Amino acid sequence: MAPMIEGVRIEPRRQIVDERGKIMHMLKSTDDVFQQFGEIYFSVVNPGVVKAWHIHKKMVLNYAVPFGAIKFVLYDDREGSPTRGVLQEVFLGPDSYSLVTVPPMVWNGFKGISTTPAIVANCASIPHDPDEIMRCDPFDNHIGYDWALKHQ
Ligand SMILES: Cc1cn([C@H]2C[C@H](O)[C@@H](COP(=O)(O)OP(=O)(O)O[C@H]3O[C@H](C)C(=O)[C@H](O)[C@H]3O)O2)c(=O)[nH]c1=O
Repeated sequence: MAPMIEGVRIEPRRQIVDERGKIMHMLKSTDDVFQQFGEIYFSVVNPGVVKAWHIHKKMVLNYAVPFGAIKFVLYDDREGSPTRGVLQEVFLGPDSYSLVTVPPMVWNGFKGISTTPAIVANCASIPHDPDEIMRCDPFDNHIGYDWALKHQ
């Protein structure tokens, strides 16, 4: 099994399909992972684009990808964390439809891997605040992750 970063939760979510379309569940106030409501926003990522790296000092992220597909990558550099140094890759989209909950202070970012733009929904625990986000360059940083497609 792929390594899991302490505090990160990945939970499959239901899709209820009928001939008219479908319902895609995301987050309920009664879910275990729910903490509090801050804001919902949608980040659209174009094919092949990397949106990384960032860390939230306070916000808990709740991500789901209802359209398109992404590779979501997380890196734990938290002092004292039992999974410090672990890197985790998660593929998200309607074909592997899940809610991913990310605690504060975990580096994360994503790459659009579908042929259409992908929509990343974030039901965040606090409203967007640029002062609680730290960023670093996707390709030049201490994490050393290679975002390139590998034809294995
Ligand atoms: C989220 C947000 C962004 N912005 C501005 C700040 C930048 O000038 C521009 C793009 O924001 P950013 O570079 O942060 O976008 P993404 O890389 O798509 O990341 C955003 O969406 C992913 C999913 C995250 O979880 C991030 O926390 C969130 O910042 O919109 C605002 O003015 N208000 C907002 O609520």
